[in-house]
Amino acid sequence: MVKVLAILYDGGRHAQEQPLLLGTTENALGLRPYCEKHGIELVVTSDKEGPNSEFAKHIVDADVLITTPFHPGYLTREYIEKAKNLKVAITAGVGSDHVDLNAANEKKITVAEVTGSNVVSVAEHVVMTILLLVRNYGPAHEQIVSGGWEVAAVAKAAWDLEGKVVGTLGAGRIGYRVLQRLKPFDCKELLYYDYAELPGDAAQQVGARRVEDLKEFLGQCDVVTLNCPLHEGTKGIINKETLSYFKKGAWLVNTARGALCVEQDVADALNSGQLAG
Ligand SMILES: NC(=O)c1ccc[n+]([C@@H]2O[C@H](COP(=O)([O-])OP(=O)(O)OC[C@H]3O[C@@H](n4cnc5c(N)ncnc54)[C@H](O)[C@@H]3O)[C@@H](O)[C@H]2O)c1
Repeated sequence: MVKVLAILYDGGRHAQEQPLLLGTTENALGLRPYCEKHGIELVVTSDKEGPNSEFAKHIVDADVLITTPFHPGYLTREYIEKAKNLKVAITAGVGSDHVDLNAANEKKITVAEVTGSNVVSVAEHVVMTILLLVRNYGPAHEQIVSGGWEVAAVAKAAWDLEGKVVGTLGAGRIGYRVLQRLKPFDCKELLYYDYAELPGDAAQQVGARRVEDLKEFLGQCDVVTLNCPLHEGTKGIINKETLSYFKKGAWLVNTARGALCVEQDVADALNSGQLAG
């Protein structure tokens, strides 16, 4: 019997209230009826940390692992060595940095993800976050909630996105959708840095210009949004050195993966004013 192990997050009452929360242990990606019908053993758990976890217990004889980037079961080399039957590791989402890809490759384990599955959500979230930062929304909201009305304190750091240069590091499915959504804001320029050129007239359609050198790219942007995968070549790509290439007072939006940034270096840049937000 084929065994599928799904590491998902607990949704509690929210999963009942919203059956579309498919990534929860309760709703199990809608797989239960399918597995029952086809005689597939399905183990669903959120317990994923440590040697006594359900993940550690079941990975040893699972044929398929499914997990999400929101609550990832880290498929380390050690686990891959133990997972004698594992053939496929599926990411129920986009971004498989929770898998040791080199180890999976050596063992001929297929790593697959649901390409394009939540790209609109992320692109909208990126645009929302850019606006929150550039317009200084957070401090303004906090002031109002706490009963304040000191307009100047907020207005001194609130700007228009119009006339700003916005660049995406990574112009794939998400990065391109961000550019599409930013087009009507009349930014001064939309830039992208990606080792692949956008196909056909895609760049022209959104009015974006490619910058091939990272230093030059970062130095031209008022806002940098990170939309590339986390891998050996991008881990810590935003660090003390690359932050020094940014325009002083630029904004950085990272909805892709935390480890693209060296956390302390970003904190230092925020404290020094090199980054405005
Ligand atoms: N926060 C979330 O909920 C969420 C959801 C989906 C995806 N993501 C993250 O966003 C990433 C991008 O998703 P996508 O669907 O746009 O993927 P995609 O594969 O369509 O696009 C990624 C782009 O990044 C480029 N790229 C890769 N390495 C690069 C490098 N070193 N320098 C410059 N460009 C590089 C690729 O050429 C590609 O164009 C995912 O890998 C994932 O980590 C986050």
